[in-house]
Amino acid sequence: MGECESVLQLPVIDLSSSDKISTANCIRQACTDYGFFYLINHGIQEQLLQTVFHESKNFFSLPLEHKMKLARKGNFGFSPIYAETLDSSSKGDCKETFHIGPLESHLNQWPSKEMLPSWRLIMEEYYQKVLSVGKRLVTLIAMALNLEDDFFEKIGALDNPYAFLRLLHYPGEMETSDEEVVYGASAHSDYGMLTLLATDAVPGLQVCREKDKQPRIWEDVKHVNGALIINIGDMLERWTNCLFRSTLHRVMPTGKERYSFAFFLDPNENCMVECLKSCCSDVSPPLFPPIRSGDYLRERIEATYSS
Ligand SMILES: O=C(O)CCC(=O)C(=O)O
Ligand SMILES: [Fe+2]
Repeated sequence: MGECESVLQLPVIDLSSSDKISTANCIRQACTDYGFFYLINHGIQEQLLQTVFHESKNFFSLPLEHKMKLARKGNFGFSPIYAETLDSSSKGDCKETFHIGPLESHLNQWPSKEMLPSWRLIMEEYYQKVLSVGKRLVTLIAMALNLEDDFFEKIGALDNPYAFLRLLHYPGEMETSDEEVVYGASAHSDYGMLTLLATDAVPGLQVCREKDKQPRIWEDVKHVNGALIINIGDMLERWTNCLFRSTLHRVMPTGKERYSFAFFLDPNENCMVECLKSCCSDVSPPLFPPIRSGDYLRERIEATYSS
């Protein structure tokens, strides 16, 4: 892999702790230092996580022509290998994905019941559970930013949030080229507010804590049984005037097949994202102009599929 690597010990946040203030403080520290942390005791049963992995494998094992019947429209549905490029300087990522959006949206595409009978029900159950975990985390994040705990609800960020469940499959074997590394997922930061990621035990995920420093130093993020990996997205970085970091990450190929699923909790499309009062002052004025969440996300999503 060429670059210097080590394993990163990320902070662990316990969602079941009754001491909300101390949890919020730990989240603040984690988001300031790393933009990444493990979440334990989140209340999603291990059995449900395993069932989602199982159903995800069932889907990606279908013949390509079946999967292509659900090919991506907008941000919904299936994208084959190399269709997405998270880092525009790379050739395309060696992964296939399936996106499920807000459950009430008629734009969602579902595999047929004949092929995968309980697929939709399982995905809907997971979507609802992970959304409610995400909302609890957002409450703690508001506290971590010295805001009222319902701040993000009050500004409408969490009414019909633009939230997507993304199933990912990295095939074990892939083309290799002497000229260029083919990434599972090339270097990127997530676009939205928060990402809640479930991984299998196959390694590959890495983070780069200093995106502007060259050469980039990549550190491995280990899978922890039962824990979700949480990371901050670019919109929360803007909201917090870069107090919270949206950390660069990627997935390296290891020669082993890998599955994961990410839940992107992004604000309602009409929500205005502008520097929080608790994150700016005369000496640190806002670094970004206000933007409408939907406009920002649309631009970022389009760029992912354009090359
Ligand atoms: O598969 C993973 O572990 C990470 C996926 C990811 O970073 C993404 O989909 O944004
Ligand atoms: Fe990501």
